Amino acid sequence: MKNGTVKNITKKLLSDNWYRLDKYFFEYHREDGAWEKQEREVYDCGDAAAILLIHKERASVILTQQFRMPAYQNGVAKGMLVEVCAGLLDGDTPEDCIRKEVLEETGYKITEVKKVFESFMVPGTVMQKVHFFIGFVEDAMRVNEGGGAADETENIEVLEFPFSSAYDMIATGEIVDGKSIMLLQHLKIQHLSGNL
Ligand SMILES: Nc1nc2c(ncn2[C@@H]2O[C@H](COP(=O)(O)OP(=O)(O)O[C@H]3O[C@H](CO)[C@@H](O)[C@H](O)[C@@H]3O)[C@@H](O)[C@H]2O)c(=O)[nH]1
Ligand SMILES: [Mg+2]
Repeated sequence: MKNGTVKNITKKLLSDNWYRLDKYFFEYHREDGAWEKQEREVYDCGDAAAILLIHKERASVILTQQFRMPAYQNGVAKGMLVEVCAGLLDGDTPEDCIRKEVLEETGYKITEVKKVFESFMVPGTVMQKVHFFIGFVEDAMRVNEGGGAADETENIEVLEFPFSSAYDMIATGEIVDGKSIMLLQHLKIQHLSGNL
């Protein structure tokens, strides 16, 4: 294992508009003992939570679809991404955040959520750590249409797919969002090993 020690860290603000972008300057302790000057741009958009909503009775998953400008700029037709429900913590605990996001985006009122793992999705550039959950829903828990917070112009569509269709959509490229692929593969492993 390499050492990884750094010293003399300073930063310069590059952008502080919606999120925050800083350029960090530091010295990295190399294996040969020398201190190497390095610079890295780091995007701080806050930590987040994501959840795979599972309708056990119907063997289906509840997903969302919304326009994502970064994906549109990188070749996704119409920029519409199919994703698990997710949102930024905005000062809440990951558990409280994800319950709120589920209600806001999908219209399900959920209380029990199970943390399954945490992940840095873009560790070379983006500070964000994502807390991953699964949760079970039933029809009676649907209290409104969802769609996202009106003041956030989210325009979220709520979708439901059988497990097998959702897995196929990873192979066909219809699901290309990393957090969604991770959670669906988690479900597949749990399902195949009889742990659902
Ligand atoms: N006005 C404005 N709105 C923005 C901007 N950037 C993002 N937003 C909006 O801010 C809202 C944030 O919604 P959340 O539900 O809280 O977050 P999210 O975008 O679904 O998820 C975040 O975390 C996920 C998990 O890692 C990420 O996958 C996702 O990219 C994002 O960072 C969204 O409506 C989004 O469109 C911006 O520059 N300007
Ligand atoms: Mg969201």
